[in-house]
Amino acid sequence: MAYEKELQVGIEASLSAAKLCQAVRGNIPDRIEKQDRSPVTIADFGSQAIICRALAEAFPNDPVVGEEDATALRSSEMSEQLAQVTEYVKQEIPNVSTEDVTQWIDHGNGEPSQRFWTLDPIDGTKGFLRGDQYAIALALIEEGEVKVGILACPALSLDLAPPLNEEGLLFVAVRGEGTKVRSLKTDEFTAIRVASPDDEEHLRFVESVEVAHGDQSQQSAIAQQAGIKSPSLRMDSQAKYGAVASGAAALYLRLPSPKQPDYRENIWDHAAGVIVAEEAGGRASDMYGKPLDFSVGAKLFQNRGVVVSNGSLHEAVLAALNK
Ligand SMILES: Nc1ncnc2c1ncn2[C@@H]1O[C@H](COP(=O)(O)OS(=O)(=O)O)[C@@H](OP(=O)(O)O)[C@H]1O
Ligand SMILES: [Mg+2]
Repeated sequence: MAYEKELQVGIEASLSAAKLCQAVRGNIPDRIEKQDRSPVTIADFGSQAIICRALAEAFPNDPVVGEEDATALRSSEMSEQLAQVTEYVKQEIPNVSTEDVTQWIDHGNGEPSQRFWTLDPIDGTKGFLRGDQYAIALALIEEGEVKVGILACPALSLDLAPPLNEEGLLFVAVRGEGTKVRSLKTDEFTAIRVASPDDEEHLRFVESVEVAHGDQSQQSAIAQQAGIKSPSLRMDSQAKYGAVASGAAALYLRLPSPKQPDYRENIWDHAAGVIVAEEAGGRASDMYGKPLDFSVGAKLFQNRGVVVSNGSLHEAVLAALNK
């Protein structure tokens, strides 16, 4: 098995971050607004601190390109939030100081390089705040290719045998070695595959809950043209990739919103999910059929929109988009 140490460290840190998120979520925190007006919570900061600390210890030479930075947390107006983040991190790592926490968070402000990690400490923060889906998404990228993906979805369950039908799943994929899933509560993994072409029951598509993150009317039209008759399943975060990888849905569409036609996707919003779907037999591309290019920085500058499918549906979707 390749990337054994990366997997072990990444899984352990993601499980610990998931515990922190679940603890914070029992007591829904304040929404803090970032400069771009998107929300962040103390759980986003805590999750990034825990995962970056583990990566810094195990792989000191690997940069981490993460979503959050600690600049705002260090300001005097946010001292109360910093104290709260530190208290939650202490439940996972005893004896930490506020300085440790801000330093670990800032370890996640690295630059993409030949080998690096990308981290979304809470993907779908809006879903997290609403009490819906969210994910902790960690991926290792080498030479522009995603090699390892670890995707924790603490609020997701699948229509599979117990315990996978209970809330809290962890998807793991290594390039060339398939995708597997386990419950957050037990450590037994099960291999998963995308929906087969003749699986009528799961011939449906997933899309974002947030209308600003895609073009929902175009997404419905394209899905219909590709032969999907049922309405979409709306789901926050990269949990959507888990749905496609496990065969719960056959397609994930994310077409640029007409309000932000030039939006470029962040690598941390897709890297872990893409390998989870691909290694389960699926296919991911942009809306023109171009593979997602993780070699050009912190955003997918060379791509527009995202299409993820069970593979067999892909050409029909691209043909509909091409029209
Ligand atoms: N305009 C636009 N278009 C596409 N994507 C955008 C846009 N604006 C924001 N974002 C990113 O969307 C991430 C949330 O993913 P989802 O849309 O799948 O989930 S959700 O329905 O919004 O909860 C969200 O990630 P998080 O900030 O980690 O939640 C953003 O990075
Ligand atoms: Mg995100």
